[in-house]
Amino acid sequence: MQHFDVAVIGSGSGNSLIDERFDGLQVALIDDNEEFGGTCLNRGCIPTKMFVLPADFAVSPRDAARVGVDLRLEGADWAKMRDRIFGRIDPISVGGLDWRERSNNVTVFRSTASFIDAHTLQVGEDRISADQIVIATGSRPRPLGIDVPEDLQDRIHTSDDIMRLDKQPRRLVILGAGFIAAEFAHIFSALGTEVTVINRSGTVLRGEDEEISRAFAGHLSRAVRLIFNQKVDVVEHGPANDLQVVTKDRNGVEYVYFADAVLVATGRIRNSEKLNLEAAGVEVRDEGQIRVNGAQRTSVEHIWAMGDVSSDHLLKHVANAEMRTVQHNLLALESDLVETDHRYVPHAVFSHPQIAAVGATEQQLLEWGTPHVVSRQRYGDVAYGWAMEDQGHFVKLLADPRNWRLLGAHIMGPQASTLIQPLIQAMSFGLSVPDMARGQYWIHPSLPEVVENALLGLMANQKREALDAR
Ligand SMILES: Cc1cc2nc3c(=O)[nH]c(=O)nc-3n(C[C@H](O)[C@H](O)[C@H](O)COP(=O)(O)OP(=O)(O)OC[C@H]3O[C@@H](n4cnc5c(N)ncnc54)[C@H](O)[C@@H]3O)c2cc1C
Ligand SMILES: NC(=O)c1ccc[n+]([C@@H]2O[C@H](COP(=O)([O-])OP(=O)(O)OC[C@H]3O[C@@H](n4cnc5c(N)ncnc54)[C@H](O)[C@@H]3O)[C@@H](O)[C@H]2O)c1
Repeated sequence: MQHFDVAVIGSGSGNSLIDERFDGLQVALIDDNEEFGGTCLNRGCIPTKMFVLPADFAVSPRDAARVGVDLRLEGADWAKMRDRIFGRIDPISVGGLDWRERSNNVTVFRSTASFIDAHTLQVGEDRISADQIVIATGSRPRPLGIDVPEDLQDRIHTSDDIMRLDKQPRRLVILGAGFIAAEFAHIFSALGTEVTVINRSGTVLRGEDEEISRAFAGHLSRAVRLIFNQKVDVVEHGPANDLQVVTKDRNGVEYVYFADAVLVATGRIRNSEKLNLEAAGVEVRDEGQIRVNGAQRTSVEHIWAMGDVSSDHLLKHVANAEMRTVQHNLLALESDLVETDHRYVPHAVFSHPQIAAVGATEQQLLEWGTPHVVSRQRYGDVAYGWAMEDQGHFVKLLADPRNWRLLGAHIMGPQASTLIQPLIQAMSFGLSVPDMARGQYWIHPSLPEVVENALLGLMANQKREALDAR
């Protein structure tokens, strides 16, 4: 049996972990996916955002018309976009694997790993052991969960395969209204597909501040048919060699939608069940989430976990931060362990419009009884937003008036994912609202002035509330 200093299961963030600091160690890197390099590179963040770019171009005639420019969308070449995107991504995956396979100290195994005991793994036909083991097995799309006729199954997709379709569907039904649904709804509708988004609940992007989620639903419903409070019951043959998606509402009333393809975007399942974790004594929380402490250590001292399989956040920047913690801790003395900082985890949804947020929502602050002041600043009310004739986009900030620390920031509109960054920085480094607003120049006339004005609005609103209270 081959013995290693470290065994890493998962080639996404797990692959990034093995840097030159591990050169003196024998490392096993195990991944069972056809594509090497994990979700973000092959079927997640990177290809989706590479499709969002042409989708953003495709919707720009609408904005251009408002300011007197007659842009025309002549069409979008799906096959060309797909080939450009994967023509750039696939060589990185193949090259990354090749580089690892030629490495002196890393042995790559391309099979499923499962524990025999706390130090031993079955990896396909091989059995290996390791002093320390890292679990970075990620997550996968939740399947549809209802039976579909065999000959229709190739028209039911998830984010794993929809970006590689031969042909752009003319009509697409998207099930779910989370991040993945919001991004693909934008991609496909912008490129000319008729999109219907069907959601079980009555909200889109349920984790967002309710004002953002409601406003986003309004924008989305202009681009797609947005259906709430219906559950898919049957997917069967339609009348025109197409699909017939039958749903039911809460009263049992049936509805029928016709489509050429279905995208199932109803959440993700953590990849932990094949690992036989009981054999190692690794504890799992609900829904397969591996339990870790701040140092990313599992319930077993020499076994660490990171990324989607253990994290509360299914986000690549979080997986990367946790990876850096594990990278350090694998090589550190017990007294020098570090912990991942999960205090201010931001996210962005690259739909149309973009959404970005960090910290608490107003609903959470109300639930927790946290004193707070709110400010809302429309893009259209600062110089650049006014020049854009912007409509419907805004920044919402929440701060604690006792110490002027930001508690939450929520942005919906152009460049939201960029505009949020100084607010993340302020929260992370404890910069107060007055210092941030007035302790620096804000370039005029630029879009970040919407953030400046939202910060000033917090203080103005607090003064107003104090006066009203007198
Ligand atoms: C469509 C989509 C878009 C996304 N967009 C964004 C975005 O814009 N920004 C963002 O921050 N995040 C985004 N994410 C989330 C991000 O991709 C994930 O959070 C991140 O990739 C998780 O990395 P990981 O290292 O935990 O797992 P992964 O990268 O999934 O790697 C896990 C690997 O382990 C393998 N594996 C699993 N079980 C075993 C086993 N038993 N034995 C051997 N190998 C195994 C898997 O096959 C996989 O290759 C997106 C996700 C999706 C699906
Ligand atoms: N830009 C980004 O950072 C980005 C992009 C894509 C994905 N991600 C990550 O991937 C994760 C998974 O994304 P997701 O969109 O699949 O999940 P999600 O949890 O964001 O949303 C799932 C949606 O499916 C609905 N749903 C659940 N079960 C259903 C059912 N049976 N029928 C109909 N609807 C149902 C839910 O109400 C919800 O609207 C995200 O939480 C996010 O962390 C991030």
